[in-house]
Amino acid sequence: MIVRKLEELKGTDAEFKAAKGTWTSRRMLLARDKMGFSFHDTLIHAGTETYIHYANHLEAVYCVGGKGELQDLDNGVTYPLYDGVMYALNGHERHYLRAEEELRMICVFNPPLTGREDHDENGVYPLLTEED
Ligand SMILES: CC(=O)NCC[C@H](N)C(=O)O
Repeated sequence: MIVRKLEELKGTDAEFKAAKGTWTSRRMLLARDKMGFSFHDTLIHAGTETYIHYANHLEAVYCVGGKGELQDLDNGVTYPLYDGVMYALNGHERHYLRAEEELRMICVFNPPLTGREDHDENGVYPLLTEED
């Protein structure tokens, strides 16, 4: 069994800040944990906009705090984000995340992230494995 506490991850390499500064992800379970998915507690910082395209991953996201919006660029629909809203990117949809107030998002990735991924200029995470 694995038991981890958010307070223990702070300041370690499991606390990953995006180079663009728009989000900070506390990556609680990673590929090295061999669960088949990774599990993150992510903060999307207030007043930011992030373009994302997970071409190599599936992601489910559950918002548990804050206020913002998700714009799906594939279907043109914008969805409000607040505590209790979940979305699943089951079609590798291109999207924007905008935070009016800091959003707290619980995220699951398949395949699991290794912990070193950041969005490239196209909003994509590379497909890394533990061996990379
Ligand atoms: C919701 C989302 O995709 N945020 C970007 C960061 C991501 N959750 C991560 O932890 O790498």
